[in-house]
Amino acid sequence: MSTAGPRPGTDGAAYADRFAVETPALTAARARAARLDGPAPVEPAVGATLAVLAAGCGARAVVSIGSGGGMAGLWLLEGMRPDGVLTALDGDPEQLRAARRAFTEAGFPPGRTRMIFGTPAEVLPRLTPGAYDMVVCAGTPTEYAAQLDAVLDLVRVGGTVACHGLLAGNRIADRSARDKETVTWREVARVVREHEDLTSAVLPIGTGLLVATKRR
Ligand SMILES: C[S@@+](CC[C@H](N)C(=O)[O-])C[C@H]1O[C@@H](n2cnc3c(N)ncnc32)[C@H](O)[C@@H]1O
Repeated sequence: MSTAGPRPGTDGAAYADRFAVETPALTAARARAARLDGPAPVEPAVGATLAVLAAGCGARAVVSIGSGGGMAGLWLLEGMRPDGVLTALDGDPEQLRAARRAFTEAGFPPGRTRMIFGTPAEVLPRLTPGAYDMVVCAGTPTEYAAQLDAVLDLVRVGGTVACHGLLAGNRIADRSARDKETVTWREVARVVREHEDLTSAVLPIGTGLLVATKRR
């Protein structure tokens, strides 16, 4: 029996990314994100999963923390109800501008998006607890872990929280990895898994998606 790994492009993760066909607006946003040279946007399989989750809970109100150039936001808007509003926040004005452009170019009217400049610590206290169907966190967890309680409070019962990137570099499962980001990911995952009001799972797609639905 061969011990070689799968041929490039033939493994399940690559298929999951290919399965999630990106629209021209998503392709353009991905190219812009690459030019901005910021943290990587959601992979196609992760974006498609966000859209499925948004559609599954009939999302009308969603928060995208760390909007970046709007890739996650575009997928979320595809899954949300046609009257839904996406609140996108980012601490980098250039990223926020790129996200706004992505939403406009994709044809979403201005009323479907609310762009907020700021950090989670600054912005989350201004949002109404329990008013959101979904909250999606992107980027390094050290930027929002301190606000994890506020993140979880934003979601209504039956709503979902999703955190992108916990499997990046495969460090979370490596007990010898003790860098700050990995340790923070472990803590975020532990809090979510042990939360008595949440049902949670880790999806090994893209760089990983931690998902949790609020049961009560
Ligand atoms: C991985 S990128 C987001 C990618 C985006 N979700 C997408 O799929 O296009 C992470 C984003 O978080 C933002 N960010 C990082 N730290 C932040 C902070 N403390 N406050 C606000 N935004 C922050 C960065 O500017 C960056 O745009």
